[in-house]
This record gives sequence, structure tokens and C-alpha cells, in this order.
Amino acid sequence: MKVVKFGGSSLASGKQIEKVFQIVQSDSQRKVIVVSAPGKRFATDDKVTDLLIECAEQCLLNNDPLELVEMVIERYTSIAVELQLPSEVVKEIENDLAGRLAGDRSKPKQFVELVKASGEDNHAKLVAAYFQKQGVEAHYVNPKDAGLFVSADPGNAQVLQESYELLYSLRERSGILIFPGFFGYSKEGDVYTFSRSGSDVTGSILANGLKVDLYENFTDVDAVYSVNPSIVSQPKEVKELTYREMRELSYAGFTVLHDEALVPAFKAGIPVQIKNTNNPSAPGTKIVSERDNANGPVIGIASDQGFCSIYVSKYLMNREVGFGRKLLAILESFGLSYEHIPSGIDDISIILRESQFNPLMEKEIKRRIEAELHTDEVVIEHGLALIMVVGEGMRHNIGTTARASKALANANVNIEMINQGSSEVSMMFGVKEIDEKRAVWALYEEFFAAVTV
Ligand SMILES: Nc1ncnc2c1ncn2[C@@H]1O[C@H](COP(=O)(O)OP(=O)(O)O)[C@@H](O)[C@H]1O
Ligand SMILES: N[C@@H](CC(=O)OP(=O)(O)O)C(=O)O
Repeated sequence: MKVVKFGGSSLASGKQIEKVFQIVQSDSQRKVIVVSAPGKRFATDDKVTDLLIECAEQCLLNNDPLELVEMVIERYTSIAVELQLPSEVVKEIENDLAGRLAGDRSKPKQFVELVKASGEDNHAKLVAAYFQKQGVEAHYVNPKDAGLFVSADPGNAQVLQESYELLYSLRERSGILIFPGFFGYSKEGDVYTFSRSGSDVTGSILANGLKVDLYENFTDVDAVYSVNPSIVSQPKEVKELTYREMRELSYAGFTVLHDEALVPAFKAGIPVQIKNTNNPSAPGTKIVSERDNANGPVIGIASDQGFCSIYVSKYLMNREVGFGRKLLAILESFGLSYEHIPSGIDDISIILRESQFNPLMEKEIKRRIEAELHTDEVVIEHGLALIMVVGEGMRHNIGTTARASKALANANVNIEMINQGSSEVSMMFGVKEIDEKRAVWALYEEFFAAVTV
């Protein structure tokens, strides 16, 4: 048995949904189909989820969301027309959305969640209607009925452990099950979404809950590439990588799979296969527990922008018991989470996502660190990109760090900081955002030019 997730790009039009139907039909093991909301048909198109969020926010500002509602309904209408579905299918979606928008706004976050999740919920109903029209036994499944319970954390829900056992009974249901991705229900019965792109997470939870043989994740690329294809054109494909490698890479910028989507599948030892809806015969990429370490130490190079560092120096910092704890407590009091902490004997840098900051907060943090920790220097630097070089083979290969830093030096990229993960499957380089692409090109050339895949 397989759980199969189709992303927004795979379900963006009627033509795409026809491909999805063919893929599901071609393998009787494909039992549970997780769907996203309609995504982009072309680069400048809107994602339905973005339209829905805007819609809910306009309502909360007491503005008329009519234009946005029409845009959402138009997406479903054009798909339904392409697939020759009866007009009632869209009428139901229209009524459902109108009902959600007319609902209780006294808890604004919950109101946004309910509207946001309608993208997946209604698309699952539409896809089920299309499968039924094709003469296939298919059923829409509501996540609450199925037992997908999550924490009451808006836009960042986490699955509750008890869900896994409840979901197992889906195995007994007949026909193909069309399951909306991206959201679950709290124990109080309210809708909560995972973080953005979270339908990948739903697929992984279902794979674990139903103890399937494989979790297939269909998207719009033939494979996971060794580097983001928007930075290097036609990069080498990765045939196989481990959960740990993919988790590091997706966290650091490989947006092809949500970084939280591996843990449920990993815990149940279920392999994950990335495949292309537009080219289903391509083998894709398999994510597994262990792989052969062929083709050198590095499997992928990911990068992401939007980081800043808080550099703190103080003579004899290494001797001061509790210094790190006090520093982190200051950040905690501002509700900030950190990404990395490279350190030396007299200094420490804390790397954070700068979207968490505002200038006022930044000034106050600097003031408190100086006043409470009696530091020599506190410097907050913005505009950093983090580049993550990842590979299980790095543990057994001497000199990978030297090769990477030499490649960066040759490309005239100044390394702002280096951090080697304690797991030794990753190495992080902090560089200025303007140097990001040059750095990735240089590292790709160094580690992949001679690799045959
Ligand atoms: N290393 C990588 N390999 C493959 N795709 C990548 C990589 N890094 C980023 N991507 C991007 O991820 C995209 C697929 O993810 P996403 O847009 O979320 O798809 P979906 O609509 O199927 O959920 C690709 O089109 C590609 O631009
Ligand atoms: N539609 C949601 C969830 C999702 O997973 O979408 P996609 O599969 O298009 O990344 C979002 O845009 O965040």
C-alpha cells in the first residue's frame, strides 16, 4: 500500500488532475491520495492558499473580500469546466467558503485557519468528484473523522501522537481515499494548519499511521537535484539520499520537500520517493535510512537568505559559568529562536532568521546584552546567507572542509562564519547575501563537476 501526495503544481488545472488520475490508476497500491490546494499554473500565477489568507485578513479588517472570493471560485470553476464536472461541485465549494467567511471572527487566528484550510478541503472534494465521474470508487476523507489530531498552534500545528493509531483504521476503508493535506483538528474540534507547504507533512503522517510500504511525493521536477535548479541550471540529480541528509537540505533551502515531512516516515522506516507528475516514468529520488556512499563526500548543497548574526565578544568568556544560558535567556524573553551558534574562546555568534526582528527590538536586545553581560563588543550583522554542504560521506572523508573553503576563496567569497554540525553530515558557511550564488556555483563545481550520476 502507498500514500501518494500531489503538490499544488500537480493539481493547478484540469489537465494536471487528469495526469494525477492516470498516475493513481496505473498502480493499484496507490490507496491514499493527499491533495494540496490549486497551486501556480505559471510563474506569476496565484496560489489559492495565498488568496484565501488575503481574503480572511481583509474580512478581519472589515473590508469586502468579494474580489478575492471571486478569484478563488474562478480557479475551481475553470478546473471543473475543464474536467466537465457538474456545476453543483463548484456551488458546494462556493457555499462552503461563504459559510467559513460568515463564521465567528472573535478569535482572529482561528478564523484565518478555517478559511486557509478550505483550499485543500474543497480541492479534495473536487478531485474525489472527478475520480467518481471516471467510474472509480473514490471517497473524500475528512481529517477529523479519520483522527488526524494536531496541537492548537495556528500555522504551526504539530501532530498529536494518538493520531497514528486512529489513522490506521483507514486501511479498512474501501476504494481510493482522497485526503486534504495541510491541516488537522485540535481536540476541541477546531481547524489548525501546519506551516506553509505542509501537505507534505500530512502525507508523511498518513504513511506512518497506515504503516504503508512507500510514501510517494509527486511534484514538478524529475528528482531532488544536488543544488537548487534556480541557482544552477540542470544540476545533477540525486538518486538516493538518507533521511538525515534530506532533512538538513530541506531545512536549509531545498523547498522541494517540507523540512518537517521526514520525521513521521523516518520513525516508521517508510521510504519516501520524490516523483514528477509531468514525467511519471522518471525514477525520481528515494529517501532511505542508509545508502551506499558513492560519488564523493557531498550529496547536496542548499542555501537560503534572510539571516542575521548577533556577535558577542568578552575576554575570558570561556571561564564565565552561565554566560551562554544568560545570553540565550535574553533572546528567549523576546520570543526569538536561533539557528546556529558558532563560538570561540572569547566570542560567540548567534544566527537567527531576521524576519523575527524589528529595529526597536534589535536596539533593546543589544542594550540588554551589554548591560546584563558586561560584554566587550556586541555587533548585529544583517544580510547573511547560509550555505549548507551535506553528505553522509563527509564523516569518512578527510579534507572536505579544506576543499570547500579553498573553492570559496578561489571564487573570492569571504566566509563570515563556519559551523560543522555535530552529526558530521553537514557543514555550514555563512556568507554575505550578495555572494550567495557565486559561493554555491563554486561549491557545486568543486564537489560535482567530476561526479557522474
Ligand atoms: N534541490 C532541489 N531539487 C529539486 N527541486 C528544488 C530543489 N530546490 C528547490 N526546488 C524547487 O522545489 C520545487 C517543487 O516544490 P513545490 O513548489 O513546493 O512543489 P509542489 O507544488 O509540488 O508542492 C521545484 O519546482 C524547484 O523549483
Ligand atoms: N497549499 C498549502 C499547503 C501545501 O502543501 O501546498 P504545496 O503542495 O503547493 O506546497 C500552501 O501553499 O502552503
